[in-house]
Amino acid sequence: MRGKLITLEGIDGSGKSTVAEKLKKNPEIKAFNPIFTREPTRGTLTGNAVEKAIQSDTDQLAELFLFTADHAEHLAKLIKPALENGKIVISDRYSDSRYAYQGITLKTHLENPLEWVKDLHRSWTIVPDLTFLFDIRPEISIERCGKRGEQSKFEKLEFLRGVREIFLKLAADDPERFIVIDASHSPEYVEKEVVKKIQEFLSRN
Ligand SMILES: Nc1ncnc2c1ncn2[C@@H]1O[C@H](COP(=O)(O)OP(=O)(O)OP(=O)(O)O)[C@@H](O)[C@H]1O
Ligand SMILES: Cc1cn([C@H]2C[C@H](O)[C@@H](COP(=O)(O)O)O2)c(=O)[nH]c1=O
Repeated sequence: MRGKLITLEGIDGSGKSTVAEKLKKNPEIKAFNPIFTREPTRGTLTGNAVEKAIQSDTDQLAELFLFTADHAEHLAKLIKPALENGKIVISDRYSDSRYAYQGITLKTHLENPLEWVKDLHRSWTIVPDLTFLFDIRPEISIERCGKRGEQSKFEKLEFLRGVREIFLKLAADDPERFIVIDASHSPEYVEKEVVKKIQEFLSRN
């Protein structure tokens, strides 16, 4: 039986990685023996290229192709084999981040970047079975990222406003797949919500 792909999405600082780490230790989630992964991937040729690109003044179109190449490698080497083996895969960021972030960064290059990036993926990507959108106001995101000490070029208020808007549109357009979580709550509250929804989803499918 094919496995299930669950993804965590949201703007910088929305708490995805914090909850992902909690899920890894959560006994109710460990019982499903899931594989945890992320995009951009880490420690791979494509993931390393992405990491360098986002830390420099890379052309936005080049950056999109690097993120997309990393996605292709992620699918081929981890996601597809895991799903074919019936595994549950939980990814901290995935294609919806590309639609939301590059849907904004490519506004200078393309007329309708969101649709163009979605079309670029349509014929070969794997659509997640369930996606959690960690939704917070960009002001909170910036505040949290500030406390975290690192500042990526994407962590800018107006930019994140646009990214959040696309995430919410993606969720509104696909209510069967998306669960929007109010990520302004405590990490414990968010973890509990996510665990409950994953259990409900896996018991139905
Ligand atoms: N629910 C929360 N309430 C308050 N602070 C939080 C919460 N979740 C995470 N944080 C803090 O906010 C910062 C960002 O959290 P985290 O790295 O989990 O976010 P993220 O969504 O993975 O961000 P990015 O996508 O930029 O990696 C961290 O310093 C973390 O400790
Ligand atoms: C997958 C993906 C990510 N991004 C952006 C989002 C973040 O600002 C950075 C790095 O992600 P991390 O979770 O902080 O490690 O990259 C993007 O622009 N496009 C994508 O496809």
